[in-house]
Amino acid sequence: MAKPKILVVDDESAVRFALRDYLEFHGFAVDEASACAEAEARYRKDVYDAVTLDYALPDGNALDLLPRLKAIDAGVPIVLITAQGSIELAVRSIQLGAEQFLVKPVDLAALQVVLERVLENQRNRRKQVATDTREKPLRALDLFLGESPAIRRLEEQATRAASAESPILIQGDTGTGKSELARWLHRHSSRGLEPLLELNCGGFTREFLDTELFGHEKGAFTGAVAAKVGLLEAANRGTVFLDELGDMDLQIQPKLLKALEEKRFRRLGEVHDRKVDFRLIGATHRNLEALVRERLFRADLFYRVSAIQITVPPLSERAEDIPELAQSLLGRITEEWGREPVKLSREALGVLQRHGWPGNIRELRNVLERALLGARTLLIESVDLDFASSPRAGGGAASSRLTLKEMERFHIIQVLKEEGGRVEPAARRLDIPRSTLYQKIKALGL
Ligand SMILES: Nc1ncnc2c1ncn2[C@@H]1O[C@H](COP(=O)(O)OP(=O)(O)OP(=O)(O)O)[C@@H](O)[C@H]1O
Repeated sequence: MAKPKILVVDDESAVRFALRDYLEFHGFAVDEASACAEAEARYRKDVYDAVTLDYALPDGNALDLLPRLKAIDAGVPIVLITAQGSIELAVRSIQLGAEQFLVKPVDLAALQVVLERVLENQRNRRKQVATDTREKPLRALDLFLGESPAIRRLEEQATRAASAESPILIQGDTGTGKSELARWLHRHSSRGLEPLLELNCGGFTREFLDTELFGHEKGAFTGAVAAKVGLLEAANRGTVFLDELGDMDLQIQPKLLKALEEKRFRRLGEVHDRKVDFRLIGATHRNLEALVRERLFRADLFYRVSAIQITVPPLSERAEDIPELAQSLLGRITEEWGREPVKLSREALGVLQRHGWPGNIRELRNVLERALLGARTLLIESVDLDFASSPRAGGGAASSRLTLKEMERFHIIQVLKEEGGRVEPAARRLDIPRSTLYQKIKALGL
């Protein structure tokens, strides 16, 4: 993981040297500034994890500088260091947004503890935002089960991609596990302990996508009663996963490109740029190159987001993996449902292996769930497998055993299937807003 970067602001070169020497030895990266103007210029240009700020500076004092730094980026913790240990000064600096207040001469070990703590708090805050916007907790799946050449190739590509820093574009048919792979890549990257923020770009209005990604200032538009932190900002030092990237509105695309190229962006209604450091993982089941040709996706953004390309193979290209995958999926489902472990008969495994799986792993999971609902013993036979699109939710014996949540899940699957996977008409039929349906799709792991 990258070292936490600290900006040390102090007019005395001996103090800056001592702080730099100590902090670098203890695993931090350090930049220095000797005055307010220099500190502000550096702070605008670079991404810092924390700042230590001496009170008296040649061109002003910390109480002048603090609000200016906070206006550029309010999320970076600032530790005030001063010879003038008055209570009023401490209170004022905290009111202005300082995280901590230390009195000179600074005990370097104490400063290290303070910095580690503020960095930890900051990380937790970002994770909190990440959890708030994410519907379900991350869970570890073995994404590379099986011995087929296709899955071995995928594991190899993914392992290489995880350790790089460039943006990743994941392509593949619907239901192949692109979103799960994006989470795996984040967890196995140097940013794995930082937040992962996910957003599905499909079906949202331009305005919604804009504020979700970039945030907005209070009063930026009617209804913006409070400022909002966007996904990019909340994911600072972590990863942003944009699903259905091919559906991103053309007018939002240049803003994303700027954030990727210059590592800066602006909240809606804001006059200054904010710095940000994130890794982008995009996924799409559409052919992005074809979208570029049709001028529905910007070529410059395409080249930027596709520095590393991974294509997840469809199940039909790895039929030999299906028995192991099906048994493992069934194990997960029984665990999630609190059921006893169930096995698939040899014959049933053969039937699964011969099926075409246009809906890939998602479809396999649905078939297994339906089989489990109908199963009367702890062995699923081929007759229990139902490849028809309709879940048994129409008042039969199976449906009366469903919980309300399971009923909801099956009804949503049913309507989505009947609408060919298109969220908008499905939401209309279900009589719920499109965004609610997206949330439910995510929450139910569909
Ligand atoms: N290797 C795997 N093992 C078990 N379950 C998996 C695996 N890969 C994907 N799944 C499950 O299959 C379903 C679809 O996966 P996911 O959402 O990642 O696919 P996707 O390719 O992103 O789909 P879409 O293109 O429709 O967005 C999810 O329920 C997911 O948990």
